Amino acid sequence: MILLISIVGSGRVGASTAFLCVSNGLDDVLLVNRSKEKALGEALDIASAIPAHSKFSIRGTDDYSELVGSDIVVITASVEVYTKDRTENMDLQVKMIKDIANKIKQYCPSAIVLIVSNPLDVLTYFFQKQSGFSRFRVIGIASSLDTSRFRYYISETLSVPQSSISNALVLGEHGDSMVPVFSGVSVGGNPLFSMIDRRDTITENVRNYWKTLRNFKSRSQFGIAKNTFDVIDAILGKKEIALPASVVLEGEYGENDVAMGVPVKINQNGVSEIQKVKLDDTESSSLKKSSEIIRNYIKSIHQ
Ligand SMILES: NC(=O)c1ccc[n+]([C@@H]2O[C@H](COP(=O)([O-])OP(=O)(O)OC[C@H]3O[C@@H](n4cnc5c(N)ncnc54)[C@H](O)[C@@H]3O)[C@@H](O)[C@H]2O)c1
Repeated sequence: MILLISIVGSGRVGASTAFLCVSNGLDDVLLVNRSKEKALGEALDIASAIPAHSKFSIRGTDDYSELVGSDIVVITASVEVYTKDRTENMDLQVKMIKDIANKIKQYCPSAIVLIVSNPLDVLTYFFQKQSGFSRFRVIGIASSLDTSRFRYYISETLSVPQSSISNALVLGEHGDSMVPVFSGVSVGGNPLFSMIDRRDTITENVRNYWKTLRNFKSRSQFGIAKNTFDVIDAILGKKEIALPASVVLEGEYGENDVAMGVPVKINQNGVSEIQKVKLDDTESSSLKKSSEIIRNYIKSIHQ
């Protein structure tokens, strides 16, 4: 059976995600973009990465009705590039996500939806509310990227390979209040806390990773594309994957009416479990602050 992965927004992140899907021989890919030429161009470029053994194809369009039959929809659309903060174009992005939610509800109401666009948690929340989809089928992908960055900085700080690091996790907002969870991390079997004095520098580095990157290139694309691809691959391949992702919460971690990064398991049906991890007092109070920040953004939107 041929499945359909649709990617709404074929800019840097959308095209990079499509490239990974196609070059790894996953199912059919549809790129939907505001400007048709961009979708057609990226699809044509990526088409030459289809492996000879693959039976799948890629195409581009600006017509949302082609979403019909999508099994997964990934949203990487963005009205404008932010420069100072991920919430910069929040009103416009919320308007955009509501519009996209209406179209996905109309054309592929059974799809699992992966939200990648920023501000990530706010858009995950509004997509779920607007579509009325089960909260377990609307998944914001970002905390796993932040976790990759956390692992990177631990590895750089201690000059150890990433393979020696276990249980690194970043929770909360995909933004300035994100919470790297140090208390559970071990390196080579030893607690991270026995190897570092302070968490501040690593925390700041993880939070500011995107700003550091922008000193050298316009914005990130490959890390998020790989993290998104891994989730698509797990869903379509009926494999379970455990990672932190943004989900609308109904009591988990003591939170309601907010979406934020929490540890989840994902399978072919979407989120199968929201996992409870142990946090120390500092981490718990930082996570509470982070959820409050996201909730205030949500409340600030003129609906
Ligand atoms: N979740 C994460 O960790 C993470 C990481 C990197 C980037 N991002 C976010 O991903 C989004 C995409 O980033 P990018 O660098 O690829 O941006 P980009 O500007 O390169 O691409 C965005 C594309 O969306 C298209 N678009 C705009 N409105 C649309 C609509 N209504 N329907 C269809 N297409 C539409 C634009 O034409 C453009 O081609 C941004 O919101 C960015 O902040 C998230």
